Amino acid sequence: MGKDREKLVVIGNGMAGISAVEQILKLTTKFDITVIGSEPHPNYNRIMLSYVLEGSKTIDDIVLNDLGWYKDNGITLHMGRAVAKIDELNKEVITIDGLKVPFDKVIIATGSNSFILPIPGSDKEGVVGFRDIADCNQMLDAAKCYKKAAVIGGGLLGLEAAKGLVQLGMDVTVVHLMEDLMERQLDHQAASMLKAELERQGIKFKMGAQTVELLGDARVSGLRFADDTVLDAEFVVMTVGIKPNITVAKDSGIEVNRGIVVNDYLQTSMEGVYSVGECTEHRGTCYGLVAPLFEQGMILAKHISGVETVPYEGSIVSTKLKISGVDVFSTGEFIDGPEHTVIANKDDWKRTYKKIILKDNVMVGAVLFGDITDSAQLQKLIKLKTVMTDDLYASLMGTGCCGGEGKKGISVDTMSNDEIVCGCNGVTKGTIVDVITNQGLTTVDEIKACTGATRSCGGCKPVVEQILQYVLGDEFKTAAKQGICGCTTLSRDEIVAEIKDKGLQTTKEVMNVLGWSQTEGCSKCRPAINYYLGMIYPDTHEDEKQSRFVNERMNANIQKDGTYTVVPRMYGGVTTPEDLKKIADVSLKYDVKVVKVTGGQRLDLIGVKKEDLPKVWEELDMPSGYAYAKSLRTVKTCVGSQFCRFGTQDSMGMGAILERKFERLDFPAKFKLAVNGCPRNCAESCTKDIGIVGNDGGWEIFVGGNGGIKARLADSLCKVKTDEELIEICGAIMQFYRETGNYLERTSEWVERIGLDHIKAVIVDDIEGRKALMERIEFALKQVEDPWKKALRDKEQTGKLFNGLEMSNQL
Ligand SMILES: Cc1cc2nc3c(=O)[nH]c(=O)nc-3n(C[C@H](O)[C@H](O)[C@H](O)COP(=O)(O)OP(=O)(O)OC[C@H]3O[C@@H](n4cnc5c(N)ncnc54)[C@H](O)[C@@H]3O)c2cc1C
Ligand SMILES: NC(=O)c1ccc[n+]([C@@H]2O[C@H](COP(=O)([O-])OP(=O)(O)OC[C@H]3O[C@@H](n4cnc5c(N)ncnc54)[C@H](O)[C@@H]3O)[C@@H](O)[C@H]2O)c1
Ligand code: SF4
Ligand code: FES
Repeated sequence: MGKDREKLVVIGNGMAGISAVEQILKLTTKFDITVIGSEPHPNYNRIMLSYVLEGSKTIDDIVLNDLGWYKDNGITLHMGRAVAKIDELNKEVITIDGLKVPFDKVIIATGSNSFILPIPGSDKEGVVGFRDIADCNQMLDAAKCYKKAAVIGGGLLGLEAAKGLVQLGMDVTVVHLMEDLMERQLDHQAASMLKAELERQGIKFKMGAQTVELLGDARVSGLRFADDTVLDAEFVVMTVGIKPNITVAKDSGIEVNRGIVVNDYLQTSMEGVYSVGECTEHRGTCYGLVAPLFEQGMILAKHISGVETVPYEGSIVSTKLKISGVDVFSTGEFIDGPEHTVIANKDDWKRTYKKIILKDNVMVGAVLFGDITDSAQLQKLIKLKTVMTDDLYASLMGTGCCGGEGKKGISVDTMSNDEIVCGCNGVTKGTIVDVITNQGLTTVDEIKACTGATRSCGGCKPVVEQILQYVLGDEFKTAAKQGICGCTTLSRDEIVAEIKDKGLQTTKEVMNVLGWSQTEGCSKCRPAINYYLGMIYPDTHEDEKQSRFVNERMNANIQKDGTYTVVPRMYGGVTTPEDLKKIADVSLKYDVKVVKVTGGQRLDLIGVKKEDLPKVWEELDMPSGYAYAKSLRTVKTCVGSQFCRFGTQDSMGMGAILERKFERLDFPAKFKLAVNGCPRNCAESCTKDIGIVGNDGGWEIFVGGNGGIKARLADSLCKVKTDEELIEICGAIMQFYRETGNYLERTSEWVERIGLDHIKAVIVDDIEGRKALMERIEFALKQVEDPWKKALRDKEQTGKLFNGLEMSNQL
């Protein structure tokens, strides 16, 4: 030890303590540092324990500072040793086993402990918290011997633990006290979307349940609830929150409340003693996430090193659940009250939700589900207390049809160098700029390997990309590939190419051979792969029902009260008195709640009970209208030349021909047509995937229209003279879209992505190519069958499906 150097003792070898030390080492050499930590490990990234549990990382992968780092920086480390108290008088830190370490300054960074419910049985064997490597190892061991697990507490930690245990093959029920999951971060809407998604991933839930006792002898065997019901469980994980670890401070006479009380420079009530991280209470708040501890650590480091610093004024926290395929984000205020203005956008089809909360027109909070690309931008705007403007609204809500300029990224040039970009790993903008400039790094992956940024939740990736773009300018290429979901880095085109090259036949095979990080995939990739396989092998691919969403499995759309809708085909929007009578009879017999005329010119029988669905289909004896499917939905027609005095073409007749010919095929997304008898366009071709308009000399064909949230007018593709040409071009467009569209991508997005000129070149100019596309769609059409008829024939499977015995592991 250097004689004149001050002695700094850090109590706690966790993320907060060591990140403060890292900052101090950058600022000064004036300290001889000793770290005392009760865990028998060097400093590791606690947040990555979730990944260790689910199997994608090992303990070695998550070590942040190995023993060599302590040695290289002259730090004395006492691992596996707990501190008992700080002796202010003798200026010594004393460990439980009697070691006395002299100090001039102390940093307390003792973190938190899992909160274990004080109920009978909570001390039984098989009951653990989830906080450290020891807990994680217990969970990994339990999964080898036991099957049924209960996780008490549906917060961030509980859900990540539950997903990890499901990945390990356990049957997991999350027992949650409230009616909404993650009620401390999400509003009701996002919480219910989250629950539905996690159920698809195999987690079970018992909501609104208060556990009053853990049952069993020496080992836990179940949970008893306040209503006296019981749940069997051979293993219980308690994730009901955390308790700041204040014992050392309290026993040393330092002021404590819920946490160790500090001022704006992280100083405690004892002179020379600081506190940082989860054990700390600042202005009445104790934090439970890493971003605040990095912010605190930077200010503490400057203050203790004698470098001028701004005071710590608290942190605005944001959270992102680290479960693959579940994109959920929340920052700032998330429940709206009377004083708030709310901007919200929910898309049931894409299963996305975005809510921004304003107070006096200032952004104060946001919740995202399904698509969290805007998370970094929102986080920054909310931190800066940004005022909402028309332009910002258009940028954030993507209102392209109303003159918005599309989305804009966050402005990285205005960020200061010591602003934290990666909250999970405490990496600042300055560090990232430095490694790009001085080490020549050019990709996100290289920055990840070098600095750790993006290594954990991945929420900071868009900002890291923007910093790369900002520093490198034109040299920047997005070298980091965007996978179709969190389970893979492969793009849609790469997956399709690999399926063809390697002859892969099932979703399982695709995931195994192409190295999926999640063995079961997720709700994004499983239906997508099932679609691509069906498109590539129309004759041999065995459709995987469990990889389809509920509506497609049931061949009907589920409603919010749990009943279903039945929509039979009415080709070209034309029906007959006989069909109408059948619909009326069936509706009366099965107590249909409402018969609705749809926007697609057909009838929707709303409110059919699940168990009645097969009987309703049988008695209607009409083809399925595919109202639930990513398939050809409707062909809307106007009256046309059969009756209309302006009509130059038989739109009703052509609509019915097209609908009969191309029904039943799977598409990347739903697909709608319209046929008009003249340019007056009464059937609104401009908002359909294919819009057809009759004229004196034949037909004009439009593509890529959409009347939904992101409205888009269709583009004119070409004019044709004959009905045969029209049918061939329609078939070729559909097959080209089937073969090149990303799963869930509507034609409005597809046309913009691949370009109208390219579509013209393939469909209009290349006549041979068009014929080949038509042959392929004809072949695929030969393989399809009406799903209602098929379900009625397959009585055993249908019986199981409609009497509640559904397949497991479904979406
Ligand atoms: C599984 C899991 C996943 C998480 N995921 C995220 C996430 O995605 N994002 C996020 O922001 N946060 C996440 N967190 C929370 C995050 O890990 C914590 O906020 C962070 O680790 C707190 O750091 P800390 O240094 O204050 O406490 P800790 O990391 O707990 O470190 C405190 C250390 O002090 C030691 N100690 C305690 N008492 C003594 C004593 N008397 N003597 C010596 N040593 C002592 C402890 O053993 C411990 O090693 C997660 C937490 C867990 C458990
Ligand atoms: N991705 C992330 O950011 C992440 C991941 C894991 C952990 N963490 C952090 O780790 C800490 C611990 O996480 P946590 O989820 O335990 O804490 P939490 O406080 O966020 O959630 C605990 C949940 O348990 C529920 N609960 C409380 N008592 C209950 C009872 N008797 N029965 C059933 N449910 C009950 C609460 O309603 C709450 O939703 C938090 O600070 C969290 O932010 C963060
Ligand atoms: S689009 Fe033309 S043909 Fe069709 S109903 Fe309207 S006016 Fe008549
Ligand atoms: S913010 Fe989570 S990895 Fe960067």
